[in-house]
Amino acid sequence: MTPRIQAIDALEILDSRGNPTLRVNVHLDNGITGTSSVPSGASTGENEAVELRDGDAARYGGKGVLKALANVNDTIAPALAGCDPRQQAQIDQAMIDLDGTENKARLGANAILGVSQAVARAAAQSCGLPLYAYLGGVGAVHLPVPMMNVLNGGKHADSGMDFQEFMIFPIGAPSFAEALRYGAETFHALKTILAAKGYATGVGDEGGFAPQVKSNDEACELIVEAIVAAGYRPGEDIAIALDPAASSFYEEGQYRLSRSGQGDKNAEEMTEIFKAWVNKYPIVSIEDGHAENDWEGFKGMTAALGDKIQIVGDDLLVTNTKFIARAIGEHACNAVLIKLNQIGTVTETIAAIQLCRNAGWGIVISHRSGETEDSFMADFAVAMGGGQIKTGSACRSERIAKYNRLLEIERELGAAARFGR
Ligand SMILES: O=C(O)[C@@H](CO)OP(=O)(O)O
Ligand SMILES: [Mg+2]
Repeated sequence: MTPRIQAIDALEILDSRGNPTLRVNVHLDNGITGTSSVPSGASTGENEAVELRDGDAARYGGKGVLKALANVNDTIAPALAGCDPRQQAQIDQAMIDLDGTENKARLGANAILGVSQAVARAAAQSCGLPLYAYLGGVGAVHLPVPMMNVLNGGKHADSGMDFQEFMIFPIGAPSFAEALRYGAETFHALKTILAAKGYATGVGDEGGFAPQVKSNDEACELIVEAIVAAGYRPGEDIAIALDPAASSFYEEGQYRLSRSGQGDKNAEEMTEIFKAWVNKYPIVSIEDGHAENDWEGFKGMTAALGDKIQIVGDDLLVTNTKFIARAIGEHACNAVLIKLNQIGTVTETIAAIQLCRNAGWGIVISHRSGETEDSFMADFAVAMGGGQIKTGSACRSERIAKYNRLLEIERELGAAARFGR
């Protein structure tokens, strides 16, 4: 029997930063309910799909999502009633048409994505399949390599680092479970090292430490020290990945490295810093080393380092095929950061991934700095063929929910599971 959407409702919940976000339930006529929640970023790209907030200062300082909630309940729900939830592409297209704007500003990308993900969940359950198998088919057996953000700076923590994310990347691990263990052990080793040096060991938005280090260089040195202390070989067992999130410190045409006191840099000087770092530290991936509109900076970076390391576009590409196609044509990067809520539907996210895969690019599925306990992205990463996943350090439950879900999937796949980039 064909399952049909009977009702859809939304609930205003809190994310990991204590800000409101949406949870959506899609109820089918076969008694199944698919549920999903929407994350929220802090260092958002200016071309991201619009996250609709109420703007009513009396509630959550304007950050409430009751308008988006009403759009789910009053506009999207009646339009999708009676649809077969397995027709994901048609349903996503119907919501895009219903919204009618270029950037989902009318209904809100938060409203649309919540429904899109909950529809996929309901459909998977109707088919009696785990979400990764429903979305990815029989070939969905690759677990992603985790990028674990152990030092938080930039907009994610009041620390001494201009750069937003310093991640450990267990590229030499034989399985996902082992990669997670390598990462967690290094995280604990780093805590011991920080405490011994008199640094604070409280964590930032993504669960990494947020010490008042003196420089961005010191952050890399601390991580190398932690990798060794945990008993691993830097660069072989565990490498380093960075997300400077350079848009967040780009002002008036300059990269302002003010927290670390390194002064202002231009695009070429930033590339020179990264070149020197790649020679000095086991860095294999740099995301948003330049600002979102600095296409020349990205191109220069890719020309200088693209044959050695992964150059990842996040704010530059915003999971949007329009910007990805341009970046492929102009050799502006060689890998993509994928965030479902940057574009707002499951179908458009899959299209973005396919475009990157055809270009031979690396693919990193990413959380947002404001997250929920929903582990949709973990199943999604396996469905999309593994690649890489970044979803925080080895603490904070909203990050661990994703890692723990991947552990479950790896166990479920058993000997059929594959791991590696
Ligand atoms: O820049 C990023 O890659 C993300 C996730 O780590 O941060 P935010 O969600 O704040 O945009
Ligand atoms: Mg980023």
